Amino acid sequence: MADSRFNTVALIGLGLIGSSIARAVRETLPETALRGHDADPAVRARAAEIGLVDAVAETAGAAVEGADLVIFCVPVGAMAAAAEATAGHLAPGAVISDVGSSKSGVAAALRHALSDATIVPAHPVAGTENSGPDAGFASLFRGRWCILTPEEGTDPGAVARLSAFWSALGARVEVMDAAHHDLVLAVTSHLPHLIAYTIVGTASDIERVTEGEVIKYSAGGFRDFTRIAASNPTMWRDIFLSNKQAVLETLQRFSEDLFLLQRAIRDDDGETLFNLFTRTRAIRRGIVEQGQDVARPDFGRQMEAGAPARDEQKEP
Ligand SMILES: NC(=O)c1ccc[n+]([C@@H]2O[C@H](COP(=O)([O-])OP(=O)(O)OC[C@H]3O[C@@H](n4cnc5c(N)ncnc54)[C@H](O)[C@@H]3O)[C@@H](O)[C@H]2O)c1
Ligand SMILES: O=C(O)C(=O)C[C@]1(C(=O)O)C=C[C@@H](O)C=C1
Repeated sequence: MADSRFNTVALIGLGLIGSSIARAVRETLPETALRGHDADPAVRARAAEIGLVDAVAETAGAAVEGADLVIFCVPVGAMAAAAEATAGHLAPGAVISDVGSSKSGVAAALRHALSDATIVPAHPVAGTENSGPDAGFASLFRGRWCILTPEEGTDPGAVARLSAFWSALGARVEVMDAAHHDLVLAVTSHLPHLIAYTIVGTASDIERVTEGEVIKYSAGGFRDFTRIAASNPTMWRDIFLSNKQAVLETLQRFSEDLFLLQRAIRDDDGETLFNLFTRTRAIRRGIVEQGQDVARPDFGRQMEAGAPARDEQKEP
């Protein structure tokens, strides 16, 4: 059987995710040639300085020439412009992909810009609150899901090749419909970020609690919210606008549940509170038992430093 590995990978966008892919490719697929481009000249200069890829191109068009895999690693609101900049430069048969956190809108933007291309949208469900080429690390995708959302009729060979690529980077690959992806991620990722942004904003707005106290007493649960609320503003603005429908549906349901809790507290309904908290505790323990508690920001670096593997880490 012919070797289906990609020879040359072009990364458009060299921030957290683009630079993590570059580092992971260097580590796990060292024979793969890497090209890169970023719209920001400072990022291009930094990428060249640290040798992130073999060649940093001045334009997206130049970066993709001859590449058999092109991955757009830009904010979802910039996917259309980034893809348009590569039109007319793609190698015949190249597989086109992306890493956007929402999929329906991004898939449509890629298809509109590159109507004849073989497109396999993807979302590695792994990240941190940090941005830029220095924030990436090779182990980011290890043990994490990467969801592929090819439209019906996509060449199965292209889907299989991209799936093998992400598996080589350590990810667990799942294929699903883009609309389903957007609904699932609205619940598991987008709503939690919205809640974190809200709670940190509310806390700093409450006049009786000074900002100093917010910082001083944020060692507990609030600290986890502040980490999430430090996530990239451009990236998250784009995600909420692009996954509007699913986020609004999820938010409606969440608001109703929040009102029920508000009423339970007002009515001294301890049973309702206790039952919910018992159910959610079991959910958390199930996640830990499945070995999926890898969302800690330092997890990748711990792995690199030879810290205990995930299964050996105990729930505190
Ligand atoms: N950060 C995460 O946790 C995470 C996780 C999974 C997926 N994603 C998705 O990955 C993508 C990139 O996110 P990131 O965290 O790497 O962001 P980042 O800000 O670290 O990097 C994005 C880079 O894209 C560049 N860029 C913007 N517009 C461009 C254009 N038109 N052409 C070329 N370069 C352009 C920026 O200059 C920047 O360097 C987003 O779509 C995001 O939704 C992010
Ligand atoms: O751990 C974090 O910092 C993240 O928020 C990562 C996270 C997530 O919600 O799980 C954020 C957005 C991406 O699309 C994928 C991963």
